[in-house]
Amino acid sequence: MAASYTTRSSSHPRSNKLLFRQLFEKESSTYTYLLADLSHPDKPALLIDPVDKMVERDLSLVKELGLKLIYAMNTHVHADHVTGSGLIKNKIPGVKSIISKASNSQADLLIKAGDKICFGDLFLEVRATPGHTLGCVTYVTGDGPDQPQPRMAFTGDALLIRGCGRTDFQGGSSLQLYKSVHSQIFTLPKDTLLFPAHDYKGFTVSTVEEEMLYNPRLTKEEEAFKNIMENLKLPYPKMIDIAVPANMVCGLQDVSAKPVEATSN
Ligand SMILES: N[C@@H](CCC(=O)N[C@@H](CSS)C(=O)NCC(=O)O)C(=O)O
Ligand SMILES: [Fe+2]
Repeated sequence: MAASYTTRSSSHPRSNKLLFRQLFEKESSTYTYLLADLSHPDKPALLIDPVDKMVERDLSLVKELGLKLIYAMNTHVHADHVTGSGLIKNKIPGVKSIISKASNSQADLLIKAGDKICFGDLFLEVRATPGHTLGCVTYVTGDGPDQPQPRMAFTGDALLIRGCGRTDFQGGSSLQLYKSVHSQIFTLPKDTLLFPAHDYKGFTVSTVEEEMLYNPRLTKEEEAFKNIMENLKLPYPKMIDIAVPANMVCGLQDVSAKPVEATSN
């Protein structure tokens, strides 16, 4: 387990309390995030980017903490591991899987920019951050007096700490990624906490301010960034041929179930 703490909104008399856990899967260096609203009687919870082989761990934690898991969501179609969202749905009936409509994959809820994913009195706002893949999104905690401060952004592979997702497959585009990060992430308040889907260097969290100052790729001009991304020369992820097709159906899912589009509010 990488980090664990709770945040409490300070500027409002009603104390909405966010439970937050950062969980790690070491083979793919993937972070899974558990969030819940502890101030709500049901303690509704969601998991962002669960990994199939860690589902038992994640669901035990959910049970131990007395949470009611309602969503298993992905930031994008992962290429390096199989998502746990299908397994979770099989184990906990009623849990809904979530992915972006732009990812062209299957899930119970297909979300788009501007949608709000509510859990209790808290919510995540969806920001479209394509470039690593066509359907990448960043989930950002809500803005408002009832919502946790500082804000938290779950960037998937769009922004990694002192790095970013590669752009050489799955509809990737370095120019699109550059625009996504600069317009959708770097415009958030400077103290916004950034939580990526992976880390290969031992980092757990960063901030908008830190990445705007020190990210060795994204602080460059657009053309220099493109040049860096074209010369990464990374080997393809070992699991890509298994992971991508599996993740197109959220890992394991009844594909006959009709997906619905989330509503913006
Ligand atoms: N070696 C790993 C895959 C490593 C990798 O390609 N990571 C991706 C994110 S997972 S799609 C990436 O974008 N990396 C960017 C970077 O700069 O490292 C494996 O074989 O699974
Ligand atoms: Fe990825």
